[in-house]
Amino acid sequence: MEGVDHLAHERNKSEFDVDAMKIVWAGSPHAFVVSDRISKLVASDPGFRKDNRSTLSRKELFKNTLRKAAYAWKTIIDLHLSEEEAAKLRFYVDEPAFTDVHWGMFIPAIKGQGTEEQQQKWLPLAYKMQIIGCYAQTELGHGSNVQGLETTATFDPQTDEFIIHSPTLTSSKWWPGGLGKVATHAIAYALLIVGGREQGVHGFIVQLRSLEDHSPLPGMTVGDIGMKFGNGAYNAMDNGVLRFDHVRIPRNQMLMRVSQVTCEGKYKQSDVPRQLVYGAMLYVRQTIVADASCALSRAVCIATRYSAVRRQFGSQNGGPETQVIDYKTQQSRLFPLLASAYAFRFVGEWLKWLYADVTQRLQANDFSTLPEAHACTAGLKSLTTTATADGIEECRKLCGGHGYLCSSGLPELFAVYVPACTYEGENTVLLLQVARFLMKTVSQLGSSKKPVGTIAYMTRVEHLMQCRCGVQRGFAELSADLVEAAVAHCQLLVVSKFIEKLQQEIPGKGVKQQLEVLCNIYALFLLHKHQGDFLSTGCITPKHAALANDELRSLYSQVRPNAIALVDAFNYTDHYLGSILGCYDGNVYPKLYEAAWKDPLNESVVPDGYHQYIRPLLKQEIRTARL
Ligand SMILES: CCCCC/C=C\C/C=C\C/C=C\CC/C=C/C(=O)SCCNC(=O)CCNC(=O)[C@H](O)C(C)(C)COP(=O)(O)OP(=O)(O)OC[C@H]1O[C@@H](n2cnc3c(N)ncnc32)[C@H](O)[C@@H]1OP(=O)(O)O
Ligand SMILES: Cc1cc2nc3c(=O)[nH]c(=O)nc-3n(C[C@H](O)[C@H](O)[C@H](O)COP(=O)(O)OP(=O)(O)OC[C@H]3O[C@@H](n4cnc5c(N)ncnc54)[C@H](O)[C@@H]3O)c2cc1C
Repeated sequence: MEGVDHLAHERNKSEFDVDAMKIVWAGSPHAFVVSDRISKLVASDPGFRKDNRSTLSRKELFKNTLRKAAYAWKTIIDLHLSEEEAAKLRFYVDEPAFTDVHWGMFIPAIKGQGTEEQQQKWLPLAYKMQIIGCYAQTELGHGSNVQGLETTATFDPQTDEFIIHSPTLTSSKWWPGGLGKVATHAIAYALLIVGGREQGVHGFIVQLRSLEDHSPLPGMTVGDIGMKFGNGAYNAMDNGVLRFDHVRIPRNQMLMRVSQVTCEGKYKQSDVPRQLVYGAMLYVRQTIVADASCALSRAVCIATRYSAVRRQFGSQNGGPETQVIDYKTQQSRLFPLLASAYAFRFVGEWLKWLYADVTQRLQANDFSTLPEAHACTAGLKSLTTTATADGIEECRKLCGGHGYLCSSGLPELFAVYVPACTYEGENTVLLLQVARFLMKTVSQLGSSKKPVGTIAYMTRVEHLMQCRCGVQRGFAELSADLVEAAVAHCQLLVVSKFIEKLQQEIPGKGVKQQLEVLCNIYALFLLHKHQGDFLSTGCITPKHAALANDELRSLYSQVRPNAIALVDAFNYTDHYLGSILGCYDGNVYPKLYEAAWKDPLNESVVPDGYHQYIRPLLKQEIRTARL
C-alpha cells in the first residue's frame, strides 16, 4: 500500500545514527543541507521528470535534454543559486548533456591553460553561458596518444593568425561531447607549427558556430557521430565529428599559459612543465573518482533495498520465505560493493584535496608534486571506474530478472556509466602511467631522492633495487604485470585513505564503528580476492588467508542489520535513483505492475502488426499473404 514503509522493520534494526552518517557521506553539515535541499527541489519539479526517457526516440531524447538544460539554467537564475548549488542541481538532474563538458572541461581548460588576459576575456562569457564550449582533443585516429594528434595549427606571421586544419581523415575530431549539435566554441588541441617547426600539441579556442543563427562557421564540417551503447541516456549527448578546412583564428586564441607564440613568430616555452597542457584531464579525472562513488552507491542502494524486499525459498511451515539479503552468497557479492562505495567516497575527498594542493603549488611554480598528482588521479580514476562499472553490473545481477527492466534503473545507470572506463583516459593506458611512475621511483631507490607521500612505503622494498636495471629494458615486456602492480598501489591508496578517515573525529552514535566494519570488509575482500599474490609472495600464510575469510563472514553478519540504514545514508530521492526496485518504501511489486501498463506497447490490446503478420500465420494464409 502507498504510504506504508515496507522496509520499516529493516530501518528499526539500525545500530547507528543515520542522520549523522548522512553528513559523513555528504562531507559536511553544509554540504548535506545543500544536497538535501537541491535534490528535493529537482525531485519535486515536473520539469525534471525522467521516468519517460526509455520511450523517447533519439531526437526526442536529445531535444528533451536541451529543454531540461535550458530549464535548469532558468531555475539557477530565477532562484539565484550559488555555483555550488548550481553544480548540485546539474548533478541531480542526472542527464548526460553538453553542460557536463561545458562546466566540466571547457571552463577548467581555460582556467588551467589560459593566461590571465585570456581568462578575463573568455570565462565571463562561459559562466553566463553566452558561449557553449566543448573539449575537442580526441580524433578519429588518436585518443590515448595525445602527441599523435594530427590536427595542425600553423602560425601565419603575415596575418598574426593560426591556421587550423584537418589534413587527413583520421585527424577529424571525433567524440567530443557537445560538439555535434550544440557547442559554439571548442578548446581544440592541435599540433603547433611555427616557422616550419613542429612544437607539440597545444590548445586553441576556436569558434565553431555563429552566435546569431548557430550555423557552422566557414571551413567547419561538424555533426554527430551517431548512436552509442545501449538505448541509454548518453544518447542525449551529441558527441561530435569536426573537420577544419584552413580555419583562421587570431594568435591570442592559443592558450598561452604554458607556451607562447610571439607576433614575430617566436615559440617560447615558459618554465612550466609541458604536461600542464594536460591539466584539464587531471582535473576531470579527480572529479570522476567522486562520481564513481556516486554511481556505485546508487546501484548498491537499489540492490540492497531490493535484496531486503525480495523473498525466495526457505519458508518454514508456511511462514514467509527468506529475504535474499540473508543469504551468505548475496552478502558476499553485495557488501563488498557497499564498502567500496564508502571507500571511493573518502579517497575521492582526499584526491580533491590533493588536486587543490597541487593547483595551489602550480600557482607558485612549485611542480614538485605534479608527477604524484598525475599518478594518483590517473590510477584512482582507472581503479574506481573499473570497479564501479563491474559493480553496477553485479548489482543488476543481484536483482535477478527484475534488474533487467528499465524501471529498475540499473540498465541505464550501466549504459551511462561504463564509458567512464574509457573517456578521460583509457583505464589500462592510465595504469601504465602509474606503472611508469612506480618504476621511476624504484630506479631512484638508494639515491638521495627518497620516496615520499603515497610512495613512501617503497623505501621498504629494497629488494626491488637489484632488479631495477632490468626494469627499464623490460617495461614493455612486463607491462601486464606492472599494470597489476599499479592496481595494487592504487588499492593500497584507497585502504590507507579509508583508515586515515577513521582517524578523524566522526560524530554520531555508532557511525565510526560502522565505517570501521566497512573499511575492514573493503580491505579483507581485497586480501581474499588477491590471496594468490599474498600467498605466493609470502606476505600471508594459508592460515592468515583462512582467518581473513572467517572474519569476512563475521563482518557481513555485522553489516546485515545496518545495510538498509547504510544506503539510506546516501540520502537519494526516489527521483534521483530512478528505480522501482530501489524505492524508499520498498513497495516494489505494485509499482512494477503499474509501470508495466504504461509502456506504449500496452496502448492497444491487439498489437499493431497483428492483422498484417500474425493473423495470416495463425490462419495458415501465409502462402498467399505478401510478406
Ligand atoms: C555525461 C556524464 C559524465 C559524468 C562524469 C562526471 C564528471 C566528469 C565531468 C565532466 C566530464 C564529462 C564527460 C567526460 C567526457 C570525456 C572527455 C574526454 O575523454 S577528454 C580526452 C581524454 N583523453 C585522454 O585522457 C588521453 C589520455 N592520454 C594522455 O593523457 C597522454 O597521451 C599520456 C597517456 C599521459 C601520454 O602522454 P605523453 O605526452 O605521450 O607523455 P609520456 O607518457 O611520454 O609522459 C611524459 C611525462 O609526462 C607525465 N604526464 C603525462 N600526463 C600528465 C598529466 N596529465 N599531468 C602531469 N604529468 C603528466 C608523465 O608521467 C611523464 O612523466 P615522466 O617523464 O615519466 O616523469
Ligand atoms: C562517451 C565518451 C565521451 C567522450 N568525450 C570526449 C570529449 O568530450 N572530448 C574528447 O577529446 N574525447 C572524448 N572521448 C574520447 C576518449 O577520450 C577516448 O576514447 C579515450 O581517450 C580512449 O582513446 P582511444 O579511443 O584512442 O582508445 P585506444 O587508445 O585506441 O584504446 C584501444 C585499446 O588500445 C590499448 N592501448 C592503447 N595504447 C596502449 C599502450 N601504449 N599500451 C598498451 N595498450 C594500449 C587500450 O588499452 C585499449 O585496450 C569520449 C569517449 C567516450 C566513449
